[in-house]
Amino acid sequence: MTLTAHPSGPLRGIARVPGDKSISHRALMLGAVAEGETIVEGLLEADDVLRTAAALRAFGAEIERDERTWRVRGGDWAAPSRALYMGNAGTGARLLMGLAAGRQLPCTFTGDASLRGRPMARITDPLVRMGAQAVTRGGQLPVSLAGGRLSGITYRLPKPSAQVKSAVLLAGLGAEGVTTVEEPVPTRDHTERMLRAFGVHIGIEPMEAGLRVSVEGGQRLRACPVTVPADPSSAAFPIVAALIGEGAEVTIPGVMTNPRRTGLLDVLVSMGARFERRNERDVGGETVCDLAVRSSPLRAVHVMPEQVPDMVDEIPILAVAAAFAEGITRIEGLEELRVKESDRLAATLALLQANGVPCEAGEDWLKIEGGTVPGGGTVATLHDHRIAMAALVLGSAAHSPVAIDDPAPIDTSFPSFRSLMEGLGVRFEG
Ligand SMILES: O=C(O)C1=C[C@@H](OP(=O)(O)O)[C@@H](O)[C@H](O)C1
Ligand SMILES: C=C(OP(=O)(O)O)C(=O)O
Repeated sequence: MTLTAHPSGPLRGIARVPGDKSISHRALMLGAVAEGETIVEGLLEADDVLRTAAALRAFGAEIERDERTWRVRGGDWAAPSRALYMGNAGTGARLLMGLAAGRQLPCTFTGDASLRGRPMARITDPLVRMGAQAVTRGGQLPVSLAGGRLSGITYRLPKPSAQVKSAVLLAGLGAEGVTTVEEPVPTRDHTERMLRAFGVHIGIEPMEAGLRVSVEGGQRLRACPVTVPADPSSAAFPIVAALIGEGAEVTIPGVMTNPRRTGLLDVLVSMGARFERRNERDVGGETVCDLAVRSSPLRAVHVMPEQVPDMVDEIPILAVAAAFAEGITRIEGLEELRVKESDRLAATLALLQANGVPCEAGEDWLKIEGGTVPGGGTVATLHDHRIAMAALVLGSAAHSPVAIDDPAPIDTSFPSFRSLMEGLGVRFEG
């Protein structure tokens, strides 16, 4: 079943973007090991997060949805009776491996074809160094953990990854002694912020370059209400659609502005994007604002590797913005894109090429010549929600409509994408 986006506009209105995926996974996981009841408001009800909820229930956590909120209680954790199917969710699988290892419960993780192709040794290697026993299929899922007592280690991240940092810290909660993660390039810090909100003492010190994060094992978590702010990675789609369309005026209320997540906004500003950040405030330990976006003539940009971690999931949609910008954009340091839901570097290149955008890629870089965008292509989504949505945004402003071969992956992170974009004025068919 295909879905096509037609050239549309002008986009107008208020885009209510759903809750942040990273924070939603973490709220369920910490709630599931805390004492008391954690009430979560604004949880992202998308496939990835629902897989995490199901996996936590399989460990014995009680998780229920009522009219407005989700309620999480720890219950008695026990080894699940079946393999845990994590669907498409890298964050869910990897963080839960850390949490489960720290609780010494034997369990097996698996997932869909995309997740089964992604690297998991980056998680099992440090867990094994802590004392866990892990069996993988050549460093990929299925992964079985056999339980076993853990001891704290100091682990220097070989490459920037909030998932690896978080898995090691969550395992560290159940380890003997102190677990330290050194990250030469800072990555999203939602785990650290939320652990503090749940009453855990976390040490964070600057290193010569980057940060050293430590947690002492054996600390108890106390339930804490969580309000999930709007996901900046999802907001990126209506933001770019507004920028590249004509005559657009779109407001996105309550979007999270954690600096480890706003790399795309900073780059778009340097490309000439016109934003207004209104009503900046604090929501549940994270900063948010109402972001007003207007159509803007964009110019090309050069993105350096150290800028990528703060916008790692936004590269496909940045590439779409670059296709409409004046001049040649170069984005470097994209090695990690090769191991996301798809090979996102190859998929982004194919998306642009199918729609007549001159571009080129190397092992870890992408070059895009911006200008008029013909469109008219059909894009293979390859189980990748971000490729699917980026292609449709390109179609909303290209000369001819753009189709995707399969809209189902969009439910991974943003099930309301189509209705939200239609509400702004984008025309879809399919
Ligand atoms: O910690 C998280 O919630 C995430 C970290 C990032 O992955 P890496 O840690 O692999 O960079 C990101 O791509 C993913 O969507 C969510
Ligand atoms: C990479 C992503 O997610 P995950 O790693 O959780 O599958 C993403 O949402 O773009």
